[in-house]
Amino acid sequence: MAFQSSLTFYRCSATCKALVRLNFSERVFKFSTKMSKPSVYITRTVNEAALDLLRQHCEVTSWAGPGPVPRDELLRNIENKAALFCMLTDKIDSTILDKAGNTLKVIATMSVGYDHLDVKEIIKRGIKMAYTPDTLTEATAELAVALLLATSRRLLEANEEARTGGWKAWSPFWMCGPGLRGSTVGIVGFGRIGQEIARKLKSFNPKRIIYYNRSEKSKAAREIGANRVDFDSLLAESDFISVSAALTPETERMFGEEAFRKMKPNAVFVNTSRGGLVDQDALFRALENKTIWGAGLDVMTPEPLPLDHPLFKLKNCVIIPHIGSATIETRNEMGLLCAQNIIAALKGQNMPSELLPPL
Ligand SMILES: O=C(O)[C@H](O)CO
Repeated sequence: MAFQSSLTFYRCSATCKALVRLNFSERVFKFSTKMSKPSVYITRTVNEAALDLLRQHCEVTSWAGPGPVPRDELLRNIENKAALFCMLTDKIDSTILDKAGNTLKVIATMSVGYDHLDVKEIIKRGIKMAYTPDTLTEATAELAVALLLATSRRLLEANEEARTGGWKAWSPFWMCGPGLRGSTVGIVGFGRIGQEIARKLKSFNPKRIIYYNRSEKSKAAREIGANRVDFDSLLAESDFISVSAALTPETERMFGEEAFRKMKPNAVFVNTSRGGLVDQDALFRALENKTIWGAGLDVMTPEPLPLDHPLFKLKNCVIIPHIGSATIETRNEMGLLCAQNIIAALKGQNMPSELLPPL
């Protein structure tokens, strides 16, 4: 909670982007003229391929775990580093940046989400940023579909019944849930991941796919056969709502009491983006009072969700531990891309996936 509330959001202006480029040009590491390699700190144990690549160009030190790097450990290790390879569990704010000083040239996060980075402070200091979009689109969309089905078809509840003797005999209306065929699917956040979720869900033959997004995505929408609607219409008309929008000041807690009240009583709500988009107390009440049918959450606030959290008590809430991108191939690609971004930045080259926050 404390982490979430202290997030800093920033919208980068064109002037600002120009500033980053300008500041950064003074920071490019001179590989050729320095004797020693630039140093990189990695906040977790990552894949060998990423490590090998980094070691060819840099001095690498890393946190070996268990779990995320403790804040004091990160503060101790960030000093004099040229690059930081971090995760979504690492809050990179002005305290860390102050400690890093002006040796730090690039921060590469092994994630597509970047709400853990204080982008305003990072840009102000002329430090480059990189992230790992695209690599995780398929895996995250796949997981969103799996979570939607696990929720609507009650897979976890059914498995529990089978294991604990609740399964007495096949019964005509036991363990039933809503099906996708003929339904209306609503996607909130129609970027790369949202579009891929829509593509995958299309194969289940919904009647309609609608989306809510800041901007029109006409090309993808046409190809998928999806229609853009306003937020209230999406809430009122969808049988399934899948959330894949980034956490920003505009989207924070967009799913509150009012939003859940506008949904259909049979609505299945699935969130694979960030927990901060949802008012969890309101979601709890909506699920307990059957204002909506069920929810599947891959992300929540805080993470991990405390074991005594009321959402864990509900049968109509499926909770999984932020595993959207967790396929072996995807995580390996994400690690490698982080390493490639860092090396490119330190050489003063274009990074394969530079993070330039939208206007
Ligand atoms: O932001 C990301 O990359 C995802 O949440 C990780 O699965």
